[in-house]
Amino acid sequence: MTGALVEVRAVSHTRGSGASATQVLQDVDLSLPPATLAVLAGRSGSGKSTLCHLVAGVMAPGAGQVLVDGRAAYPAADWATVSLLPQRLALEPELTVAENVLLPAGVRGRSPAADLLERLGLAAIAGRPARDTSLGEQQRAALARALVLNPAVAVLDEPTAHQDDDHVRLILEVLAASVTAGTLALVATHDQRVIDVAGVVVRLRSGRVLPAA
Ligand SMILES: Nc1ncnc2c1ncn2[C@@H]1O[C@H](COP(=O)(O)OP(=O)(O)OP(=O)(O)O)[C@@H](O)[C@H]1O
Repeated sequence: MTGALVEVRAVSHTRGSGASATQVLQDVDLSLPPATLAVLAGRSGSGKSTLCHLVAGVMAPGAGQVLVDGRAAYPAADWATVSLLPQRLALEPELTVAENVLLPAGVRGRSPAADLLERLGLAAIAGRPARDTSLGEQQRAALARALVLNPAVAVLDEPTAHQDDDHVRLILEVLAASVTAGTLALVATHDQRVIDVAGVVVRLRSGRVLPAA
């Protein structure tokens, strides 16, 4: 498709080996344009995280191609091209919230991240070690880290899993601003509050993309 930033072509993928080998994705095709909030929806185990990892370049597809801006997604590009909020967050527990957010920029101290911390309700705890914050706060810090460089593609795995309604609202405002600035936000979720505002909804079932409703 012309104008696609992320292209997934005939991707099939198996995880595990031997008796635990599981065909997780089957013949997945997907084209996503820039400046879009795209949701990957589907039940637990449908393959959302696996597809996120393939787009983020964490691993290569078993078969088929995953392209970001015309180049193979694996190995991962720089954080300003594709960023990732993994489901398990992967914050550095000893670093402060602000330091974690600024890690991709390789700087510490005040920067445009201050604005992001404010908008995600993290300003008051910015100087606290990440290990001494709540799970919801850690998740928002990992989201800020994913957005801090205004990436072309932000892959966000369940970014609202630990958030109440008020914080979901903040997150959706931040995501809308990123999309307006040009980011393709690819969000794996079964949170209807996010699905309701998505520009594109891709539904996975048992590793296959369901036809658009
Ligand atoms: N290392 C692995 N070895 C074998 N099977 C795996 C492995 N990792 C994931 N799977 C299987 O792959 C399938 C898809 O997993 P994936 O994490 O992509 O789903 P998901 O849609 O993101 O689920 P959730 O919403 O629960 O996070 C599941 O059936 C899971 O059990």
